[in-house]
Amino acid sequence: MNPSEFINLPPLLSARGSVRLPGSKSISNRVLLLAALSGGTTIVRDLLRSDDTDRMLEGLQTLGVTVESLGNNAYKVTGCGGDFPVKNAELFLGNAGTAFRPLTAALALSGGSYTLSGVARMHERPIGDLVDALRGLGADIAYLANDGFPPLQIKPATLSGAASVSVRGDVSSQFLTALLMALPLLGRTVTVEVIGELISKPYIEITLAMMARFGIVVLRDGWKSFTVAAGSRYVAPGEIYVEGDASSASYFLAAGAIGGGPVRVEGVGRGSIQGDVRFAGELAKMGAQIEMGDNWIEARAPVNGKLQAIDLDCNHIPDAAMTLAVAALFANGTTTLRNIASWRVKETDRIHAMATELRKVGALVEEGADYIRITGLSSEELGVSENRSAASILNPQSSILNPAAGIDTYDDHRMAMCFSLAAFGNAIRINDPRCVAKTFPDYFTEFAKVTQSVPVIAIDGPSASGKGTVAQRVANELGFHYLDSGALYRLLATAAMRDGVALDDEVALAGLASRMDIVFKGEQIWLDGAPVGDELRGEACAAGASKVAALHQVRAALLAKQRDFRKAPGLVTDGRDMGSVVFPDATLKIFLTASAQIRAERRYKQLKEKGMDAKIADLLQDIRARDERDTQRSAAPLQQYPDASLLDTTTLDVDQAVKFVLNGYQCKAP
Ligand SMILES: Nc1ncnc2c1ncn2[C@@H]1O[C@H](COP(=O)(O)OP(=O)(O)OP(=O)(O)O)[C@@H](O)[C@H]1O
Ligand SMILES: Nc1ccn([C@@H]2O[C@H](COP(=O)(O)O)[C@@H](O)[C@H]2O)c(=O)n1
Repeated sequence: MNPSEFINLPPLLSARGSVRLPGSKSISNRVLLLAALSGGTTIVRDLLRSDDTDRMLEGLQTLGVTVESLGNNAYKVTGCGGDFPVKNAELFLGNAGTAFRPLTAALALSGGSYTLSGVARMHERPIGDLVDALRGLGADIAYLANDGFPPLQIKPATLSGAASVSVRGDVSSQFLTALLMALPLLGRTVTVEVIGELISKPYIEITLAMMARFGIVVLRDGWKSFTVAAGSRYVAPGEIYVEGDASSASYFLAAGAIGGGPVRVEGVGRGSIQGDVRFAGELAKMGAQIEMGDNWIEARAPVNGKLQAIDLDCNHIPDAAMTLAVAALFANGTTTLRNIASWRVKETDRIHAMATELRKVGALVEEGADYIRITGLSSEELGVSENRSAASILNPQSSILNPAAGIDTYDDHRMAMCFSLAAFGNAIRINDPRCVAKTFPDYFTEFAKVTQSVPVIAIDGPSASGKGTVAQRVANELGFHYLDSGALYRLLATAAMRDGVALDDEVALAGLASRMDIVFKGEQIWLDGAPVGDELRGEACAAGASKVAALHQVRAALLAKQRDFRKAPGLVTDGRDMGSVVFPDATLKIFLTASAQIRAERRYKQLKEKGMDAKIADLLQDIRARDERDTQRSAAPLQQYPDASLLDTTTLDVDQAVKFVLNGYQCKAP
C-alpha cells in the first residue's frame, strides 16, 4: 500500500448502467478451503481474485494443496481429504480475516507445526475466543506476541475428545465459522455452543450453505448450538459457481439511489445466499426504488428524488451498512445505524474511521460504542442549486471539503469504496485507493463506467476572441454555471498591486492567490469583501494578469479554486488551460480564436462601450504581447490541443459561435 497515492473523483451528476459483480470474498475463501479439505477435485468458477483470496490460495498451496488456474477466474482444486501434505509451514495471511480464522481452526486440528502471521492490523484483530475454543478441543496453540492476538504458533496435539465446545458469538462470527468448517476433521460428533448474542448471522448462513454444498449437514438449535455428526466428511461437489459479492453490490445500488439510476448489479439477486443482499431492502426503506430478479438487483432514486434518513439495527448487514452511512449524507434527516460494534474490530476501527471522514465532508456525526448517527448535507452543501441560471451566485468558498486533504481510507477497502459515493456531493480525493484490491481490484474503473460526472464545456483561446461572451451565452442556454477563469488571474494582479506585491514574487503571489476571497454575483465580482470595478477589464490589469499567470506556483494555488466551480447541473468555463489542465476530462473542449486584427477591433468597441479610452493600434500591440506571453510560457501554455475543436470566429458573429458550441455539446452530452 502506498498512502501517498490518491484518486481524484470529479463531482458526479448521475448514475446509470449495469455492473457484473466480482465473486463474493466470503464465498470464495470458504469454497477454496472446503475444496481443499474434501476428497476429490472441485472446479471453482467465478472465483474472486483479490488480495484476500490470493492469501488463501497462497496459504493452501504452501500446505501442499494443488490449485490449478483454468483461466477466466476458474480454478481446479485437488483436495487432500483433510490431511494437508505439508506438515511444517509458515503462512502469511495479510489482513484476510476470512483466511486467517478458518485456517487457524483447520490447522489446529490437523496435526502439523505451523506459524500464522499477517500485517500489523491483523495482529491487532482479536482471535482469543477462537483459540480458547480450539484449546477446549485439545489444540496446542501459542501466541507469538500478545495474548489473544496473532501471530500464532500451532503444534501437533493430542486432541481431547470433548463432545462439546463453546465459542463467543458476539465479537466476530468468523470464530464460529472457522470452528464449524474445521469440526468434520475430527470425525466424531461435536456440538458448538454459542456464548452471547451471535452477531452477523447471515455469514453463518453462508458457512452452513457452503458446508452443505460439500456434503455436510450441520444440525442446529437456532443460533445457540450447532452439531457436526460423527462420520461427516467433505465431498467435492465437482463444480461450484461463486456468487457475485453482495457487499460490493451495495456501492452500485447506492449510486443508483443517489444518482437517479437505474443501476443494475448482476451476479446476486433473490436467489443469493449472502445476507448483504438485504442491503437492497434497507435502501428501499430510505426511499430508493428497488427491483430484483434471481440473479440481479436494480436501484433507482426515490420517486420524490430525495432519500430519507432511517434508524436501523444493522446486525444482519454489518459490511454493507457502511454504505448506508455514506448514503445518509444525501438523506433528509438524521440516520442512526445500530448494533455495529463489530465495525471496531474489522480492517480498521470502522466506526471511528467513518465518523472522522464523514465529518470531513461536512456531515454532523455522533459516534457511540456500537452505533453511528449521521446528519447529512444540505442541498447547498451538495452543490445542488435551485436556481440553475448562469447568473446564480457561485461561491467557491462554500466547498465543504478541501480536495487537497482528501478522504483517508485506513487500509480498508470498504472505506475507499463507500466514500466514492460522496462525489455525488462534490469533487473528492480518496487517499490510497489501491486498498480496494482486498476485494475489488477494478472498483474505480467499474464505478466510473456507471457514473456520469458534472459536465464541463471548456472554451480556451487568445484574448478578445470572444470566449467569455460565447461561454456566458452557452451557460445561459443550458442553465449551467459559468466561470471566467481569466478573472481569477486579473483579481490576483489587482490584489498584488493593492498590497504592493511584485508581479514576479512567485511565493508571495501564490500565498495571496490561495488567500483571496472571491465571490461572483451575476456581473459583479467581489474581492476580499469589496466590489471590484471596471479596472478589472482594462488592459493594464490584463497585462499584470498574464505576468502572474506565467508562474507555476500561482497556477497551482488557483487550480482547486477553479475546480470548485464544477457544480451540478454543469459548468461552462473559459480561459487558456481549461481543457488542458483544469478540466482535462471536460465533456466538450473548444479552441476559440479570431485574427489579431479582428480581436483588437472587438476589444476597442468593447472598451468604447464601457466609456474607456483606447487606440486600436495600441490594443493590437497589447494583444500580440499577451498572445506571445500566454503561448510561450512553460506553465500551462495556451495551445490548441488535439482533443479541442477549432472555432475561428473571424468571420462569425456571436450567435453563430454559440450555435457551434451548443451543437458540439449536444453531440457529446451524456
Ligand atoms: N463572434 C463575434 N463577433 C463579433 N464580436 C464578438 C464575437 N465574439 C465576441 N465578440 C465581442 O468581442 C468582445 C470581446 O469578447 P470577450 O470579452 O468575450 O472576449 P474574451 O475572449 O473573453 O477576452 P478575454 O480573454 O480578454 O477576456 C466583446 O465585446 C464581444 O461582444
Ligand atoms: N485559464 C486562464 C485564464 C487566464 N489566464 C491569464 O490571465 C490573463 C487574463 O485573462 P482574460 O481571459 O481575462 O483576458 C490572460 O492573458 C492569461 O495570461 C491564464 O493564464 N489562464
